[in-house]
Amino acid sequence: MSRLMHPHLFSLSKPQVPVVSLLRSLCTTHGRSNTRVTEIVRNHVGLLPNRNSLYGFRTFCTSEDLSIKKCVPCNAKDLRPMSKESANGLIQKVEGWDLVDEGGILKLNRSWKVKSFTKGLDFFKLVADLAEAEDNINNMVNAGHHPDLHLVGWNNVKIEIWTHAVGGLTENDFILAAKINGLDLHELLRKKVSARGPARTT
Ligand SMILES: C[C@H](O)[C@H](O)[C@H]1CNC2=NC(N)=NC(=O)C2=N1
Repeated sequence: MSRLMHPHLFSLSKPQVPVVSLLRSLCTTHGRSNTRVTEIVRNHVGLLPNRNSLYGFRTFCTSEDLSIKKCVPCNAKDLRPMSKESANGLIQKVEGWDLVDEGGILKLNRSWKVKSFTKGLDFFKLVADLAEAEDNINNMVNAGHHPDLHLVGWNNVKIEIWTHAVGGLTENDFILAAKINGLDLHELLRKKVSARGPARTT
């Protein structure tokens, strides 16, 4: 199993082994489903045990880079919120984002200080374009995956991401966070104030 799980075998950019035959060998050993892989998939993507979903394997087997993945429709019937353990694993992949628990609902949060109120709105437009572009993997349904956008005190931006349809986090949320991290924001954000030494008193 470990040989099959070698990362380069799962690289979709340079497949060494046709993915379908790889998945088949992972999923059935002498006709029995491979519960270990199903267990990993269920934990990792929040799918119910009986769903032998390609989505799950696609999510599990494709690149570690969340920013090149596609969201699945939030109204997928067996999508459910991921566990806190899974969320704690994925949060490592989205630098700068915090995992928060708001009354039992896990969410992703990140804040920025923008140069001006209108730069904040420009930021929102960039994020809106990302959110609207999210389709499911075969582009049949434009599901879209949308963040909650806050602009307060004229230049303080906070973005919250969670999957409303399931009342918690799914991999969609981490994909959107990773894509937001990929935006070029240097024209919009206030320069970080360098850490000054202790203020001198005269
Ligand atoms: C049909 C479509 O998938 C739903 O309306 C989408 C739209 N965008 C969404 N965005 C978020 N964050 N959560 C959702 O549940 C959601 N649902």
